[in-house]
Amino acid sequence: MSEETGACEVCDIQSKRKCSSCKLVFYCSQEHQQADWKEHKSICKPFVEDYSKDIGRHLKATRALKPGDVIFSEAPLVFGPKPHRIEAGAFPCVGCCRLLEDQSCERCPGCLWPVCNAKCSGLNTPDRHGFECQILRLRPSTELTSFYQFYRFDVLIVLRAMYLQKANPKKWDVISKLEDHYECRGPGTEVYKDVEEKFGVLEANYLKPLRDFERNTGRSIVLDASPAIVHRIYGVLDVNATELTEDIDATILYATASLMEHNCTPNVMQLIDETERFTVTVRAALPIEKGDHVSSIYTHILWGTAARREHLLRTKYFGCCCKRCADPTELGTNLSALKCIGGVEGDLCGGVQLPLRPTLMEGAWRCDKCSIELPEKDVMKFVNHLGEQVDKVMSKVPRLRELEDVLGKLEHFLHPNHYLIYNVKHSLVQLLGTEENVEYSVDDWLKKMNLCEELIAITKTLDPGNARLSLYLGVLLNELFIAQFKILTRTWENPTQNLYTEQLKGYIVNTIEENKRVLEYERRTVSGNKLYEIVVKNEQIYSSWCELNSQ
Ligand SMILES: C[S@@+](CC[C@H](N)C(=O)[O-])C[C@H]1O[C@@H](n2cnc3c(N)ncnc32)[C@H](O)[C@@H]1O
Repeated sequence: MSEETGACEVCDIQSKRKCSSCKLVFYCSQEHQQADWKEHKSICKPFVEDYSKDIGRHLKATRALKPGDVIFSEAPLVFGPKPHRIEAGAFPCVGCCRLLEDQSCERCPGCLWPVCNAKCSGLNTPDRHGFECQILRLRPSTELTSFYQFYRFDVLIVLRAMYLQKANPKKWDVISKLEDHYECRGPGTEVYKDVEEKFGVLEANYLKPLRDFERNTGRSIVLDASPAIVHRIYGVLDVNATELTEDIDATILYATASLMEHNCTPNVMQLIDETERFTVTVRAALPIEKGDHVSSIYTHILWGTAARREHLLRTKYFGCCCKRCADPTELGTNLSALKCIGGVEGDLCGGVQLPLRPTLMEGAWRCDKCSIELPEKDVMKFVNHLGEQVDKVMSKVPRLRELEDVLGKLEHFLHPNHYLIYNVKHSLVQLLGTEENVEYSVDDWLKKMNLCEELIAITKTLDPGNARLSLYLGVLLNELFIAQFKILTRTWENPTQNLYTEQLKGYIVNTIEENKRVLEYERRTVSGNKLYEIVVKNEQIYSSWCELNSQ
């Protein structure tokens, strides 16, 4: 029974007995708990933890959930700089993990590590920088050779996890039960070598001085700082943690969210609230039936099957066999399809090349028209080569012409819905209509509108519940609005062109309304809120135009 007490839901008597499922409400007795069940069941935890041989622990819905329903909300177990080495560029503040660029930034008054400002709230919080600061100070004085060699941000999160051994054994116990896949990360693997190197950095700079300190003062600070525990912590983080990437460069480990299984069409959305100590709220994105598994996605939803599966195998150590992975067309989108270059006497057959058995990774690809087969490894080599060309163009802020050029090349070989093409088109559509000193015709705006609609259809098929792509979709809907509104303002005064004015107005209202719905939860993030404000401003511009131009 927990140490906490609270008022019984029925009679207000203080009690330590909690609902064992949601652990949110108290009852003085079993009778009162039973009496309240009719009322409580609609808000009680809607899932249980289950186990299967194939996927290990996972979460299963205990009642039907509709999109938007909260499934759970929880604070991080561990929060800190990512466990990956930074060798150049931006680096995290050790207090809040906000990305910093300037190496001459302010320093933590305790240990002199870089911070966003000396009053950053994370500096004194024990499970953020507060505890590790005392250990970082123990480092023997060494010359600062290179900034990134001296400040190894990738080892801090291990100190933060170790802190829980004594400070919060309950949390440490949860971490101890999480999957680390050591069987795939042992001696002889690249990842093992990498962790050994990190352990060397920890040992020489912090763990040895810490042991000396413990010996000299007679205090015990960290219970177990062995190489085995360091391997285990990195394994648990790599397999289970969530990463923030935008302007905060952090890794976050959650207890319950770690148990959600992977599915390439996830049925939940996760929202991490930066203003609420990175609490995650998990909501149903799709209708979930009683008994369904609760699933999130561990990889990039906009990558093709081979790329997603390879990423999952390399980083999470399992082969995904979900419905999308097993379907060569990826739910009918053809997101990985190539144009077939087979044909008779120079005429292309017009078919598409698709993997015969996408979950085998070594099978052949075959044309759906002429049946020519290609070996998987040749297809992968070729697509990776095209991917590198796309990355090169996208790595700087690309101009419209550069995007059109690379798109022209891709379109020779890939299906128009291929994920590399989607990626280029998503950037291109945002630039169409923005060039200065260019007079855009109604046809140009129609082209932009069609492109938006094409990308919107793919986005909705891959992520029908907006679990991951709400910002992508929000951007597309906003570009669609721009194109629709331009067409309206250009055509409404022209009697030969304004036949569809009322229909167009209906489309515009739908686009705005849909975008507000899509961004409903994303509004709580910085970029989501920025986009939402643009949508609201566009709605006002549209309304003003309608008022001015009403007959
Ligand atoms: C974040 S953990 C999920 C919790 C884990 N099942 C456990 O027992 O602790 C991720 C691991 O769960 C397993 N897993 C999750 N989704 C899976 C899936 N769709 N197919 C196979 N294994 C999966 C894999 O072992 C993966 O590395």
